[in-house]
Amino acid sequence: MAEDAPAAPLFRRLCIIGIGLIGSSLARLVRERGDIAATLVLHDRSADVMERARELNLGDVVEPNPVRAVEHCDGVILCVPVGAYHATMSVIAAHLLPGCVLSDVGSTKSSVLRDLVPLLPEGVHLVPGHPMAGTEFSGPDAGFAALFRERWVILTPPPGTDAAAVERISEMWRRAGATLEVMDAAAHDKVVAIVSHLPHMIAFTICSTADDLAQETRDNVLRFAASGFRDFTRIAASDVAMWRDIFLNNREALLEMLARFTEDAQALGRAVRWGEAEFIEDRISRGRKVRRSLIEMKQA
Ligand SMILES: NC(=O)c1ccc[n+]([C@@H]2O[C@H](COP(=O)([O-])OP(=O)(O)OC[C@H]3O[C@@H](n4cnc5c(N)ncnc54)[C@H](O)[C@@H]3O)[C@@H](O)[C@H]2O)c1
Ligand SMILES: O=C(O)C(=O)C[C@]1(C(=O)O)C=C[C@@H](O)C=C1
Repeated sequence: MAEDAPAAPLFRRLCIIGIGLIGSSLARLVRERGDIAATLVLHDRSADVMERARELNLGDVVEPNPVRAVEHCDGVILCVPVGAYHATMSVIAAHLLPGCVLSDVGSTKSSVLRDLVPLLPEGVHLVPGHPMAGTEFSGPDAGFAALFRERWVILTPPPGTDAAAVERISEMWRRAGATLEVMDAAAHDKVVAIVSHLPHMIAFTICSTADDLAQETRDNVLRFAASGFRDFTRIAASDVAMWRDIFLNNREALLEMLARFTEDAQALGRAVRWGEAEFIEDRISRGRKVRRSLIEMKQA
């Protein structure tokens, strides 16, 4: 019996800019599957990263010049920290092919529209995206093709975006094994502020507080850290530039969630001060409930 013909590649020539954890994961996937792009071009501003990408054979072409990297491509995906979008787009915009689909993987989405839309050439389709998948590691060695499998990818195309362009990016993520959700950029930024950005802010802060205490008491308090504190340190080990850029580019939503969190933490602190056992029990029970529902969702 004849085997099914392999699906046609979604892109004739796809360029990934930024070959870190996410860019290299996508590159590995493109190379492994063969049905996402016929030719894969990679670019990074770091010569060391590009050298490593060549050693790992992550692309068909590793191009040090960003203009030459995007020329003739029908798909370009930005995988750089969100603070680098405006500068990157200023360099490549005039060289994007009419009909090209421009997408990204950035963790903040209103800032993407702010930084990219004013520079978008006529006929280039912008389909911003955000894979809700990652680790605390960065760089081209940290990536793996299965990173996006069974994870959400949120797309935030501006109103009026070409439906065929949205479908092409959607299909790329489906081939990565992800599930898609479309929402507007402001709604996205609010959701990720609570489920991703605030947790990182808390993790960075708790580690700084523990570190301050260790310096004050000249004691290695960390040697007593069992798994509770350790769980915070995993996400606190994340990349500095990436998280600086996320905090600065989701300012409004993050500060709103921080204010709500601070109020709630103060309410719990007050209950501890006044010995209000019922209030304390209620907060702990809600934590257990959220954990249970997350585990059930994964099983569903
Ligand atoms: N790490 C995660 O868990 C995660 C998850 C989802 C989305 N994201 C988003 O994905 C993007 C990339 O994150 P990552 O974890 O892969 O970071 P990373 O630090 O592993 O890689 C980023 C790469 O971009 C390169 N770069 C920086 N500025 C550049 C520029 N102007 N031109 C070309 N290359 C440039 C760096 O040299 C680096 O190789 C970020 O926007 C981040 O918000 C990250
Ligand atoms: O797993 C981790 O370490 C992550 O931090 C991944 C994580 C998250 O907060 O869930 C981080 C940033 C992204 O934009 C998406 C995913």
